[in-house]
Amino acid sequence: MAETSSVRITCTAPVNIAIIKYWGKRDEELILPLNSSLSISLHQDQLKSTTTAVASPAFSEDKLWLNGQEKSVQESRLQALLHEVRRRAAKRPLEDVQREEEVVESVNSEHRLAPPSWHVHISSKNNFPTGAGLASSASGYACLAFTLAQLFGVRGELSGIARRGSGSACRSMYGGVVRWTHGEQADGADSIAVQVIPESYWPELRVFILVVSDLQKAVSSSEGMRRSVATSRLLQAGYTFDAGPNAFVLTTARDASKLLGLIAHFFPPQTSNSKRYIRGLPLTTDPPSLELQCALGFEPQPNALHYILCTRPGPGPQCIFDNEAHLLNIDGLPGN
Ligand SMILES: Nc1ncnc2c1ncn2[C@@H]1O[C@H](COP(=O)(O)OP(=O)(O)OP(=O)(O)O)[C@@H](O)[C@H]1O
Ligand SMILES: C[C@@](O)(CCOP(=O)(O)OP(=O)(O)O)CC(=O)O
Repeated sequence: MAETSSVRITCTAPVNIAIIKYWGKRDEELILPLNSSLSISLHQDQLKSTTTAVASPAFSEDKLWLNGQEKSVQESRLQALLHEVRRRAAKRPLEDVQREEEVVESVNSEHRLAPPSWHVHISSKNNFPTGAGLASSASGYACLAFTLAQLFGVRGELSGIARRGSGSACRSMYGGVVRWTHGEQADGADSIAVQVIPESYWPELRVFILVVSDLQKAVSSSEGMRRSVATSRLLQAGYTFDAGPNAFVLTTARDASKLLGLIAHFFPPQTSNSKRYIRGLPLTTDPPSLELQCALGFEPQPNALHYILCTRPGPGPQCIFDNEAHLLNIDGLPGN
């Protein structure tokens, strides 16, 4: 039914991990931060969100599936993001849209641009636990903003769209090291992310995520920062809090096996199944010398770590031109 005129696109986006954290908002609705923050986008070979969006004049409403389950689209942040992308799409001059459609069509015959008035069906999935302290909201909302921007032909600065879904999502709109600037304007126009260092700058950099728990946190980051803003004097002095039990470590490819061996020695896995304990990039473990074990002077803590995920800095969102990758068929229903 929708086949003749529907438009479909699939994109992916990375998780980012903050080196200088965002903690606290000066505007809850626009999601404007109290402080600027800095992060590294992680490689999508290990962690990513994938989103397919299909727009059609035949659809009577917007719909969303997350990890295969249909969800309400009425959630306020999702609505804010959808509204913002459509608002920007509607502002584009018609000649621009037509000129660009010709270019895009010649690159990929299926990808035309959709008018902002069309309803959209969206399906997204994460290849890692959702809502469990691994920043799925960052990659998820960045992926949504990027995919919808491609679908509706919105160009230029897109991190301000992702920010409406979740603050940290704006940093996942770029690869490498990214700064989200606090900004001064009341409407948030200057509270955007910029790439500071491309992912190619330190090819030898490695990132370990030490996962203590991938269960849902008792207090979400949004609520945690709300409480800090209301009650913490440390926050007024510029302190930013850690939001969960998981830690990350930066190292180099040269030292990775040594460091991994050290961590695995002091935080050994529950079983001897080291394949599940060390995930991501294939790395060997180089156990610490007896001398180093004694010098550090503490006993191994079995089961303290759930698993270690090894990855590296990576690029920003990508369009996927592979028909097998779509999460919705051309009629906008789950399947390929
Ligand atoms: N792929 C996705 N597409 C759209 N929305 C998503 C996606 N993944 C996650 N979300 C949204 O983000 C919410 C989870 O965010 P939440 O902040 O609770 O967890 P997290 O980001 O995984 O962990 P943390 O913020 O502690 O690092 C989901 O309930 C959903 O609303
Ligand atoms: C500890 C953090 O990860 C907090 C991230 O908080 P969110 O971006 O998830 O919060 P909302 O803007 O309310 O959605 C620090 C960081 O990523 O900078």
